[in-house]
Amino acid sequence: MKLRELTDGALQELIGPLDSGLAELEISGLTADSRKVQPGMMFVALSGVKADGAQFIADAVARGAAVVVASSSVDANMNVNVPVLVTDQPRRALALAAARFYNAQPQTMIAVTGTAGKTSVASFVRQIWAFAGLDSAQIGTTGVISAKRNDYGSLTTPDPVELHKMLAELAGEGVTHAAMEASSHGLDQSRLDGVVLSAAGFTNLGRDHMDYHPTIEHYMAAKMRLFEVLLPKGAPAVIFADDEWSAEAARVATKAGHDVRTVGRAGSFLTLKRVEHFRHKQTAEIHHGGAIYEVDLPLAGDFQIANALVAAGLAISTGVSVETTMKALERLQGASGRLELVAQAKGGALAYVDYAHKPDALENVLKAVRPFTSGRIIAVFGCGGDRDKGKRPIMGEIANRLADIAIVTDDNPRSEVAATIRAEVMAATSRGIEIADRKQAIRAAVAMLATGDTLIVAGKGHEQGQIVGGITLPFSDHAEILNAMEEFHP
Ligand SMILES: CC(=O)N[C@H]1[C@@H](OP(=O)(O)OP(=O)(O)OC[C@H]2O[C@@H](n3ccc(=O)[nH]c3=O)[C@H](O)[C@@H]2O)O[C@H](CO)[C@@H](O)[C@@H]1O[C@H](C)C(=O)N[C@@H](C)C(=O)N[C@H](CCC(=O)O)C(=O)O
Ligand SMILES: Nc1ncnc2c1ncn2[C@@H]1O[C@H](COP(=O)(O)OP(=O)(O)OP(=O)(O)O)[C@@H](O)[C@H]1O
Ligand SMILES: N[C@H](CCC[C@H](N)C(=O)O)C(=O)O
Ligand SMILES: [Mg+2]
Repeated sequence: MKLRELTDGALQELIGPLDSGLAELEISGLTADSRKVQPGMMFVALSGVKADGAQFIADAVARGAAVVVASSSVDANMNVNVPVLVTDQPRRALALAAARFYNAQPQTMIAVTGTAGKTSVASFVRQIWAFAGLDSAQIGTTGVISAKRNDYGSLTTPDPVELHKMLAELAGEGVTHAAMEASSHGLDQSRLDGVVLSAAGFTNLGRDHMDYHPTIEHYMAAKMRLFEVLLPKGAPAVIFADDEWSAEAARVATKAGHDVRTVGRAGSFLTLKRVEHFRHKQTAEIHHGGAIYEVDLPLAGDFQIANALVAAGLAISTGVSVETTMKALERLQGASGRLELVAQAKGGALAYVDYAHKPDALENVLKAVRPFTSGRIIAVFGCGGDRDKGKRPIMGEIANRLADIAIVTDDNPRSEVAATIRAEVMAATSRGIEIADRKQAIRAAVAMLATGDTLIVAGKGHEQGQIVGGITLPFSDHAEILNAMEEFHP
């Protein structure tokens, strides 16, 4: 592709006009990682958390980069023999260039942000579209899922080059509808600035990633880029109405000129009137446009109603009829590892795997199972290493308060000393039980299960490994629960 075509449109505004010689330059690809540069590529130098891409410009040029895009703080006259294009927003430039280069995406795309519920909402939207007969995909923490794919991914919001390459592939495979998760890192780093969205959603805001965002306001502001910058003016913004931060999200979306559609008890687009909880399902009465729908949602947990409402709002906002959407809700499957019922002991005790690895999520999941737990709630959980340390005592306190038995164990200690992480969690519990080895922690919990009890193994969800040091050891909460069930409740 010629540089002229690559930089046409929004990107032009970021880098300014090209001189005529440059415009005809042939570009073979693009990357922000000098180690991936191939001859003829555009190299975009990004200043990151660990390194400054500007330091690798010479390396990129030595590997054959044809043009460099760098921030205005980089000296444009630096001593390299290829053109250097300067912009204040190199990350956005990378995203816009990647969108141009790969040049295709599913026609209808939505993005959802919020501290909890993104993976669930993206999964539900995909399922509703599929139920309506549309070829759909979801992109996020659990990877890329479509009728033809189930590819494990590493980031919730992939980096722009990977993202647009994949979107073009999906479009080529016939996918017309795709739902993606917009993480705060992804939004802050402009990873999805090149995606054209038809609608966007917000679930809630709670404590998370306080190692990355200096304050909760900074965290919220990163999330609000979805409405302020990415969603085209006038498009539907579906906002969960019953969160502490709902009003702020609605204010930002209204100010940005969107068609704000609130869902929840306080919602006006989809209004939740009544919920009855059963063991494996819940019945919700939902009002829309004067009509009343009685929906049997085949999932446990109050929070899944919130996620289902946001997903329904997004599906309706992208053209699925209300009737079809309500029918689809009755067929929803939970996203892998999100309050997923893994086993039931002979005596009736239930064992769930859940992805709660942050305070609000842990609080929600423990509260969600209380209504159908006649016995004890047993929680097995830990906190990840190299992540926000502040959440450790908070999660300890929550488990201490809401579980009858709290077992504190390891969850991806990464480069940290695992015993120190556990000690920081344990310090906030008066009756926590510390069992370092996650397999033994799960065995101990399953061995305790009696009639009426509910076990929640939280933190890993769909994950297939335990990261210790730089090594990922194979580990599955599912498999360990099933093994222990066989051993103690055959
Ligand atoms: C903190 C963070 O978000 N980092 C992400 C960020 O890296 P960075 O720009 O800070 O990279 P850096 O290492 O400082 O390097 C700066 C630049 O120099 C370049 N470089 C570096 C070395 C070299 O030899 N040559 C070279 O060109 C790098 O490619 C980079 O462009 O941009 C990279 C490309 O998009 C991401 O892969 C990387 O994710 C790291 C691996 C990560 O762990 N991210 C997590 C925290 C994350 O993003 N999580 C969110 C939220 C999860 C949730 O939902 O809870 C997610 O969306 O997954
Ligand atoms: N709407 C919600 N409100 C509160 N807690 C929720 C909600 N939805 C999910 N949770 C909790 O958060 C966990 C993660 O859910 P999910 O994967 O859908 O969210 P996410 O936003 O994608 O999270 P992550 O950022 O970690 O990928 C669930 O296992 C559950 O414990
Ligand atoms: N996307 C999140 C997932 C955390 C999952 C939990 N198991 C942990 O390792 O803390 C992160 O990387 O911070
Ligand atoms: Mg997710």
